[in-house]
Amino acid sequence: MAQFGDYQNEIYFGGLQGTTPRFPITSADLERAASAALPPSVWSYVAGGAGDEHTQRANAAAFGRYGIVPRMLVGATQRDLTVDMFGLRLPTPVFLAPVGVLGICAQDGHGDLATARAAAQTGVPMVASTLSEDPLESVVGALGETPGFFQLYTPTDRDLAASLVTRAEASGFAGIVVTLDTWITGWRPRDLATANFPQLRGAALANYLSDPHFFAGIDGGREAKPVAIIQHWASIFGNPLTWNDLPWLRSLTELPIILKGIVHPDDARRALDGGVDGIYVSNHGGRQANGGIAAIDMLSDVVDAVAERAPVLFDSGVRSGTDVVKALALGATAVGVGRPYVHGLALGGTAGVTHVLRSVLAEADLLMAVDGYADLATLREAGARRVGAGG
Ligand SMILES: Cc1cc2nc3c(=O)[nH]c(=O)nc-3n(C[C@H](O)[C@H](O)[C@H](O)COP(=O)(O)O)c2cc1C
Ligand SMILES: O=C(O)C(=O)c1ccccc1
Repeated sequence: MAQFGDYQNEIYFGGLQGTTPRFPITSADLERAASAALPPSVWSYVAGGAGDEHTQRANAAAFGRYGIVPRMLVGATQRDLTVDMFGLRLPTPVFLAPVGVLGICAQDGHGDLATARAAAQTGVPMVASTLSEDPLESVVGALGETPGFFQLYTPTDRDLAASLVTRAEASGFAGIVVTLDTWITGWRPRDLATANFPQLRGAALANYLSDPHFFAGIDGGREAKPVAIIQHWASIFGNPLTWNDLPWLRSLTELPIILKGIVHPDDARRALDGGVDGIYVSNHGGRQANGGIAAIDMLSDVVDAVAERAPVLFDSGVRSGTDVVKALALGATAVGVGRPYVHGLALGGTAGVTHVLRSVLAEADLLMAVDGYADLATLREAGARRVGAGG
């Protein structure tokens, strides 16, 4: 059986033969190279967060407070990293977190398709953002056999919201991820300094522009001027959903519904009582609230509150395969990679994203081998030790 750790040998032997594309290996090196490759205003959008970015830094630094305790003489020669969730058998516990406006991070403008192709090559599921430059139907098409989830930014126009969900279901997405923490955007100094809000240039509106319900709300319909179209988008973008809206959301689809942005254990419990199928712990990578708490520090509490009733997805601050293993040990069912794959996309399109995913998976797999954990159940049983240092 092929193991994810085999990527290590591919890199070494490719190096001997001069065939391996030379992408940076560590997340810090990838980040540095991507910052040089992207135009400054695009970089500020990708790299920036809310306020002084304390929470963004805390997300990553907090992983340093957890450790995996190695076990010896186990012979974990074959690792099983498969995950079952929502009736799917997934080859990896890693997924691509939703990232909007990916188009501006790719040379040909089709960053969403490039990312979907990397998902198809690696089997790593993709959560596709509402804010894409390619319509959701073409994104799910590029995924091939690899499962995709559609991330919904719920517009205030309910017909449009319903239409997006119906289209996602009809086109073959396996679930709907409803993002709760971004009905309004946080205070983002880097974007403010460049007066940069990329989607206001229309780079992320393909799902809207391909939807008749969107044009129904605009004077002049499809003939309206671009600025009127963008203003209309801005006026309907964010819906401050409340608990009272859960039955409505539930009524829109038969697909699993996963709520993204849950951090408080009581919210997780209440969401499950309200009929959702999955909990996605995230603080949006510190881009929304600079409130201070690292997402990983809340994961165990949410996992305890969920008490095996549903899968718990996690993102925010994951920079390596080691971080993935720690989040899994703390009880996550699957772990989302965010900014690092955007860096790969900026550096090399599909090949760059594939490299980042294979590197993260290889490191996770090799850590499990070295530390003597042959599967995720054993890892989860062992847990992660809180070590006090870091972040
Ligand atoms: C450039 C960028 C755009 C994002 N766009 C979306 C989005 O459209 N929808 C969403 O739910 N989350 C979005 N996120 C948040 C990610 O899904 C994820 O929560 C975050 O990137 C995790 O933090 P990390 O990348 O620092 O690990 C975005 C993140 C970045 C960096
Ligand atoms: O930048 C983001 O994180 C994001 O999710 C978003 C939200 C609104 C508009 C554009 C991007």
